[in-house]
This record gives sequence, structure tokens and C-alpha cells, in this order.
Amino acid sequence: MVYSCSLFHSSLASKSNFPLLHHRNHPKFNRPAPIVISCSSSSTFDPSSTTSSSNNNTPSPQKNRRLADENIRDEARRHRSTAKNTLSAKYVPFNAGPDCTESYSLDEIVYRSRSGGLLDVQHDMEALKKFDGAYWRELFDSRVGKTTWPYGSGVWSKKEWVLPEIDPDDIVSAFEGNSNLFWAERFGKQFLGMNDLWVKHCGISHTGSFKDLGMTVLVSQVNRLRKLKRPVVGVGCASTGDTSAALSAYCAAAGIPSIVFLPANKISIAQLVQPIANGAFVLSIDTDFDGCMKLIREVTAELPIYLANSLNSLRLEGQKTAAIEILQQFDWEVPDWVIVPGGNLGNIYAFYKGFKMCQELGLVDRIPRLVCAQAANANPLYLYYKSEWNEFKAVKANTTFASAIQIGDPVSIDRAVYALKNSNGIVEEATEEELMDAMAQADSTGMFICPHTGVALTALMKLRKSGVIGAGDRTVVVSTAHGLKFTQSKVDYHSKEIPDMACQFANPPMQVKADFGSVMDVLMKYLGDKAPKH
Ligand SMILES: Cc1ncc(COP(=O)(O)O)c(C=O)c1O
Ligand SMILES: N[C@@H](CCOP(=O)(O)O)C(=O)O
Repeated sequence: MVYSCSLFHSSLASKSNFPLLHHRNHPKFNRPAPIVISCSSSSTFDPSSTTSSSNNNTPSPQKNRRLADENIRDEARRHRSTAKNTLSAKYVPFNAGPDCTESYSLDEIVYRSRSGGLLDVQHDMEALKKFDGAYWRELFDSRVGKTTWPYGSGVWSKKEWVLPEIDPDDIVSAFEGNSNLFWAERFGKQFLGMNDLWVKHCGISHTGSFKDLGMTVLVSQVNRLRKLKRPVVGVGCASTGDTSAALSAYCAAAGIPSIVFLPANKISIAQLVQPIANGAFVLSIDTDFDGCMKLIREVTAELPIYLANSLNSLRLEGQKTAAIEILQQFDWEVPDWVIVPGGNLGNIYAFYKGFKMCQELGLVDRIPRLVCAQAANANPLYLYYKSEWNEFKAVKANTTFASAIQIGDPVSIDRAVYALKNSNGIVEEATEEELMDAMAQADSTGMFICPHTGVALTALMKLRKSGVIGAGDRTVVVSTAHGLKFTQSKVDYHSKEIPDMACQFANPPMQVKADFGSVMDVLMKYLGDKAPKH
């Protein structure tokens, strides 16, 4: 099942004093009632430019956006406001009561609260609330689809809500995010009787998973810490294959050493080769993910290696932007359900946090119900939910085709429970056969999803069958990784080579002799079977 590799805007004119709105007064910024913030004049004609290739007097508005010797970072720097930024964020103990005074600067290297609990990044919500929901909606919308540094990124287009204080010069970004929200028309109609089913393709991304959203934030902050001369020699993680791919790519882009702990023979070859290719120091360790996680926590406590797993709450600030993006893509209408596959359980909380911030800051008036979907072979959250949240027990995670969620002792369990309880959420599980069938069914309608998305689709199928999710409910399934990282699982399924699995939707290739008659025979039979029956 898993493979070894020996190698290894708005009405807010009165609030125009927002410090980041400096472009309002920029000579090149000539739109009426501007709301675009810190956005370069990338689509306006620059009369000062001397490098136009136009040989008549007609301005060429799309050309010469920057000075000839400028790159997009330089351009962003030239346009930067000198006004004081009034927004801020800090670490606080996760779910701490109103009386808690413990907090840490984001420039400190800290992963746990004094009592050993999880941390959370807390934004100055009063400062953010000085601007209404319409303001934020229009600001975020104005940045989509641009190449302005750093707002061309789906994550950094929400910078004020992510890391408001970081200098754009320190940001390490691959313009991640802005992922496709796919209308699963045929899958919804054919298999679920639904016509408002959507798949948020977070895995169609720089390194092929949603981890890019969090990693751009974490590595950017590391970049800043290193410039501040904090003791960070490298960045490390334990991984089931996607965190390591994202970490190594973003570190490589910034020239920062990365160290990855991988459970030997438990991740796909495509995932294994990613950190190798990006120059990470790769340790293949004879244990499972939970074993690797324990080791990296011990090691990062001793060595100047910064911890990149989602235990580090910085990651979730990036990941939460996928939730904001979903709302944005629906023109700020709230879907009824969002289904997320869960492993180490940071992402389900990230989605909750993104939706909740949008509600609290007046962009929307409610949040969707969340569903966390687990593989039955690695289902500690599901068991906890089934116990009506009475008793949490870590489990020994068994082998699953959804190898990236083969996790028995999730570090963000408390975050996940909080997210689910506060969103009237549900936990579901998927057996190996269910998740593989769901993946094959989705693929047969033109998708090419990963097994983890198969887990989420199984949860949807079960909740549709039980009537919990209605035929007309607007539902979003979060697809977390690219199917191309998990081709071996598809090969096994379509070859019907999986013990004790019927592989009922397998579509194996037909072996045919190299002669015209044989080819015609199989084609005639195929076309006969496919012909419409009258
Ligand atoms: C492809 C994929 N899907 C889902 C998950 C689960 O995310 P989380 O660990 O935040 O629950 C992970 C990683 O754990 C993953 O790599
Ligand atoms: N699926 C993850 C597991 C680790 O999760 P993290 O979000 O805590 O880093 C991976 O790809 O490694």
C-alpha cells in the first residue's frame, strides 16, 4: 500500500487613515474611491516610464509597470507606506480564558504555553474591527489575480490577518493559494444527487498539497528571525510526506537549511523525492509518523532547529486563508458544509479559525458546519467523537492508502475538538475500500484526487445517505493533495491487486494483439456497450 524507496472596498472613505492604504494618494493610483491597499500600480499607465516599446503616442497601459531595473520586491518597497502599522498579533495559550495574561511575541521561539498546552496566534481584533466587513471583502477581492508583491499570493493577499507586522521583504512566497474551487457537477449528480457540490483543490499547489499555505508563513517568519539574529540554523519537521515537501521547497527558495524526519517506507515515492530534490537533509527513520514527531520535538528542544510542524501555530495562520478563499470564491456566501480530511488535526482548526474571523469581522454572518474525515485505520478523533468527547486515546495507526493521515496521536487534538464543538461539527471515518472506491468514482468523473480526498468524499457519501447532508446543501470537500503524488495507489486499485478489495470501479487497460482485426473486435464491443439504449 505504501512504498519503499531504497534511495532513499467600500464605503470607508472616512476611514482612509488606515496606514496600509497609502496607495490612495499615490499619483499613479487614479481609480475612483480606491480601496486597493499596498497594491502597486501594476495595471496603470506609468507616465514616468522611458522604456515604452510603443512607437506611436498611444500609452500602453499594461507595459512598463516597473522601472527597468526593478523587480516586484523593489517595486513593493518603493510603494510602501511610511505610516505606522497599527495591526499586530502575538502568541497566547490556546483557548485561554479572558483572565490569562500569558503571551509571547511572534519573534520568540516558543511552541508551547507555560503549562505545556498548545499556543494560538491572537490578532488584535479591536484594531481589525476599525474597518468593517465590506472594507475587508473589497480589499481581499482587489488583490486576486495580481502579481503585486506579496499580494499575488492567496495567503499574503490576506497579510493583515496573517502576519500583519512582517516586512514584505522577509516574505518567502511561491504565490501559493488562490486554488481552484471546482464545481463537481457530474460527481455530485451521478453519485449523490447533489447539484451544489464543490471541491476546493488545495492540493493543486506549488508542492502539491495544502501545506504550502502554512509553510510560506512559517518560513517567512524564520527568514525574519534569522535577520534578527535569532538562533535558527535550520528548520525541521516530522512528516508523512507533504509537510516535508513544502518545508524543503520554501527553505530552498530562501536558502535556509531544512531537516526532515520521515517514517521509513511509509510515504509515497513522489513525496520522498520532493525534499531530496530540494536539497533537504532527509532522515529516513525506522518508526511511524508519531515516532518521528516525538523525535523532532526532542531534537528541536536541544538544537537551533526551528519546528515546522503544525504544533507551531504560525502554520495555521496560512492554512486558515483557504477558508477565507472559499467564502470569497462564493462571493461571500457561506456554504452549508465543509469537509476536511484530518490527521495531525491542525487543518480542521485552521478552517474553523478562517471562517470564524470572517464572521467576527463582519464579512459573513455565520460559519459552515465542519466535518472532519479520518481513515478508519487511523481514527483517534473519530473514536473520541463517538465516545461523545468523553475519552481521548491515542491509537497505533495502521497502514492506510491515505498514508499522509496515518497518524495515531495528533498534536492538535484540542484544536480539532474546539473547532468541531463550535461549528456543530461531525466526525466520520472511511474504510480502505470505501476511500479507494470514492477516489476511483471521483476520478471517473474527471478529477484526479488523492486518497485523503477519498476519505472526505466517503464522509460526504455517508452523510448524504443518512440524510444529514441534504441534496441541495452547498457542500465543499477540501482536497488536500495532488493525486499525482499517489499514483501507485491508483495503479494498485485499477490492477485489482489489493487483497480483500473488490476494486469495483477498476478500469484496467485491455491487452490487445497488434493486428487490425483484434483491435476492431475490442473496439466494436466497447462501442456496442456504450451505445445509447433506445
Ligand atoms: C494530504 C493530506 N491530507 C490531509 C492531512 C491532514 O491534515 P492535518 O494533519 O492538518 O489534519 C494531511 C497531513 O496531515 C495531508 O498531508
Ligand atoms: N500530513 C502531514 C503530517 C504532519 O502534519 P503537520 O501539519 O503537523 O505538519 C505531513 O505531510 O507531514
